[in-house]
Amino acid sequence: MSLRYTDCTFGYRARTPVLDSLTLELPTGHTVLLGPNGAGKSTLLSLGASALAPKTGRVGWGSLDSARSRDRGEYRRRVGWLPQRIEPVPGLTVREQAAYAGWLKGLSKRRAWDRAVRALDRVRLSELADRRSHELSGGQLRRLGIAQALVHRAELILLDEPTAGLDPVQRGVFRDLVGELSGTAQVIVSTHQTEDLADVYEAVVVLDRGAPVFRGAIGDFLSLAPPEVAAERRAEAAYRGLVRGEV
Ligand SMILES: Nc1ncnc2c1ncn2[C@@H]1O[C@H](COP(=O)(O)OP(=O)(O)OP(=O)(O)O)[C@@H](O)[C@H]1O
Repeated sequence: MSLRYTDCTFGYRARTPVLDSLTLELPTGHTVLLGPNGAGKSTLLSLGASALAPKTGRVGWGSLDSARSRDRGEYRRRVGWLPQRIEPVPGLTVREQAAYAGWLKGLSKRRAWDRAVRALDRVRLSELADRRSHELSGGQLRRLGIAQALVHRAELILLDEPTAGLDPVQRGVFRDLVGELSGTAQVIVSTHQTEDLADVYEAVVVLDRGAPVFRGAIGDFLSLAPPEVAAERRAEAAYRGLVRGEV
């Protein structure tokens, strides 16, 4: 199954669409979404999470249509989403907040509580499970957001800048986590960090001004970089070439 946008138009204001008749099928396999500030990555992921609805067109996962009323509940249960901004829920502990996210996705209270433990362990937040979530640092809160996206074991996991603000150790933990999800979920990640892409992702989509300028396998993406560019700079060079229209 894949996430598919069909003839999708969406704008926050009338007459200035962020996405204009976009048709895009995300590649299967873990995919990284790149693009300049304001390109529409968060908007694309919010539509994919069914947090926003397209003005026209459809967003689908398999046979489910995110905006069709009879599909919406099932669609949302299949999707896990880390939004760009995570809000602590006042008064809740870290574990309660993760469990609450699971309960909102349809898990029983008991199951949500149990699964929250595992999700917090995966993002290495177990030690802070009893801390109030509003007391977390920015990077810790982001990791709680990742745990919330994982807690109900979604098939499609959309993560908006999951590594922004994470220290290098935690970025490594995140890389391992995405690897562990292979075979159980498809993960789509938006990021501005181009190092290590080849270690984590199988496919790349580059969005520029609401339109995909590249969609394909990571190897094909890296091969867009000039041959003289060193391995660790190839993703950045390929990206810069694409958004400047040089390749
Ligand atoms: N809530 C909003 N109200 C009005 N306009 C918005 C809102 N959110 C985003 N936009 C506009 O929509 C466009 C796409 O924004 P979006 O956040 O999807 O881009 P992005 O690619 O995720 O950017 P970044 O890399 O900076 O996070 C931008 O022009 C932005 O100004």
